[in-house]
Formats: sequence, structure tokens, C-alpha cells
Amino acid sequence: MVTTSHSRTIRIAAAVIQDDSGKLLLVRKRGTTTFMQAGGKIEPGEAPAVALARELREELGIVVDPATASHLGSFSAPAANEPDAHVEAELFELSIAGEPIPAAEIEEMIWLHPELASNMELAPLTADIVLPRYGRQP
Ligand SMILES: Nc1nc2c([nH]c(=O)n2[C@H]2C[C@H](O)[C@@H](COP(=O)(O)OP(=O)(O)OP(=O)(O)O)O2)c(=O)[nH]1
Repeated sequence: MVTTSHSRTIRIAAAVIQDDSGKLLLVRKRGTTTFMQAGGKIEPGEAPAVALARELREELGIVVDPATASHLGSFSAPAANEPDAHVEAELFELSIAGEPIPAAEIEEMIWLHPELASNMELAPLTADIVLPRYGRQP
């Protein structure tokens, strides 16, 4: 059995954002190769939904009212880009108005059709938690 008990925990808030056709918004941060949910680390004392709104504004220029983000739950997954770490992710579903504009820290932003996900390098949280629940067709 694989255990993550000795690995470092990174607490993040992450967004599941779909367009009308079911495509998922994913980002690739500068200097990295994996696509993942928009979002980022929760600062000490910060409410997860507030962290989410802050990260979405910083990364994509999106203004989100934290109260409108629907909390899907807490999920654990191996961390992308960092060995010996795992993320404890507060996952939120939300809809956005207007097209996001990636900031410099985002090297690439895509709307991914779930059918094409197998061709992509994805963070474990996206591949193992988000896609099976919100993307992949049966
Ligand atoms: N945003 C996000 N981060 C993820 C996902 N999956 C995953 O393993 N991570 C990892 C990657 C990073 O190690 C960490 C997020 O940290 P980050 O460095 O991008 O967050 P941040 O924007 O707060 O960055 P910084 O201020 O610490 O530089 O979580 C995911 O789906 N979305």
C-alpha cells in the first residue's frame, strides 16, 4: 500500500471551472509541465474560499465572490511538481463571467475537453479526483 503519512502537506484551494460545453479550465504554471486546477496555497488563517478568490484574481484576473463558490469537499492527492509532498485540496466549483486573462505566473491556460485528457500531462488532483467526477464521460 502506498502511504503519504510521511510526506509534507500543502494546503491548497482549487477551482473546478467548466464552460457551457463541459470543457475544464486548467492552467500550467510558469516553469512547470503539468496542467492543473487554477488555485494555490491557502495562507495561514485564510478561509479556503477567500484563498481561492485571491488566487483566481492573481492568476487569471477573475473577480469571484467567495460566497458564490460551491465547496465540493476536501481531497488528498500527490503534489504535482514537488516530490515527497501531497496536497490537501479544498475543491470549489464555480462559474465565471468573461474570459480569464492569464497573469505572467501562468505559462498556459487551456479549456480542456475531457475526452482529450489522456493526451495531457495532468496533476494527480486533476487526473484522479476532478476528471472522474466532473469530466470523463461514462
Ligand atoms: N493550484 C493547484 N496546485 C496544485 C494542484 N495540484 C497540485 O499538486 N498542486 C500543487 C502544486 C504546488 O506545489 C502547490 C500549489 O502551490 P503554488 O506554488 O502554485 O501556489 P501559490 O500560487 O500559492 O504559489 P507561491 O506563492 O507559493 O509561489 O500545489 C492543482 O490542481 N492546482
